Amino acid sequence: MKREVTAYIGLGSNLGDRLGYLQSAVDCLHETDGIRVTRVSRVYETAPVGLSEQPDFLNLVAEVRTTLSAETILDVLLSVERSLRRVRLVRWGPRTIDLDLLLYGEETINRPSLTVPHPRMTERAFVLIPLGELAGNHPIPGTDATVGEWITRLPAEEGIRLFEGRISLPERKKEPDTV
Ligand SMILES: Nc1ncnc2c1ncn2[C@@H]1O[C@H](COP(=O)(O)OP(=O)(O)OP(=O)(O)O)[C@@H](O)[C@H]1O
Ligand SMILES: Nc1nc2c(c(=O)[nH]1)N=C(CO)CN2
Repeated sequence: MKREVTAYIGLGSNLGDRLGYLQSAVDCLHETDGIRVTRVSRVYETAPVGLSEQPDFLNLVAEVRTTLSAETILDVLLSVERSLRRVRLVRWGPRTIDLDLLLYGEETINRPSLTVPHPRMTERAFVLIPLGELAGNHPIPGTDATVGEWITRLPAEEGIRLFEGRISLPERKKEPDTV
C-alpha cells in the first residue's frame, strides 16, 4: 500500500460562473488517480486582496487524501487550471479558477516552483477561515501556531462572508479491486 497523505487545497474564482468553476475543479481533482477529495469547507464570498479593482471572489478549501507527491499535485493543480481555461493577465488579478497547495501533511517544501505551506496563507482570511472549518488544530509547519491560532491573529474578519451556494462532495471513488 502506498503512503497516503492528507493535503489541503485552496480554491478561488472571481470570473464567470464562479460556483460552477469551483465545483468543476473539485470534481476534476477527485477524478484524478491518486487523489480523493474527502471534505470541503463551506464557500465564502471575499473582497479581493492585493489588487482591489476586481470582482469579489468565491473561496473554499478542499481536504484530499493522496498518494501523489507534492510536486505532482502542483502539476495536477496547474493542469486543472488550464482545463478550466483560466484567464489571468496580471498577478493577483481576476481569474476563472485558482488552485493553491496550502498544506501537504506536516511537510515544508522550499523549491523554486513550489513552497509549502503556501507562503501567504497565514495572512489571508480567505484561506484561513475555510481551512479552519476542516483543520483548526493543524499546525502550520515552519510557524509557531495552528490554523486556529493564526485565525485569531487576523486583523479583523472584514471582507469575508458566507456564501449561500455550496460545493457537493463528489461520489465516493470505487476502490480499484472492486471495479
Ligand atoms: N504552494 C503553492 N501552490 C500553488 N502554486 C505555487 C505554490 N508554491 C509556489 N507556487 C508557484 O506559484 C506559481 C504562480 O502561481 P499563481 O499564478 O497561482 O500565483 P497567484 O495566484 O497570482 O498568487 P498567490 O501565489 O499569491 O496566490 C505557480 O506556477 C507555482 O509554480
Ligand atoms: N479574496 C481573494 N483575493 C485574492 C485571491 C483569492 O482567492 N481571494 N487570490 C489572489 C491570488 O492568488 C489574490 N487575491
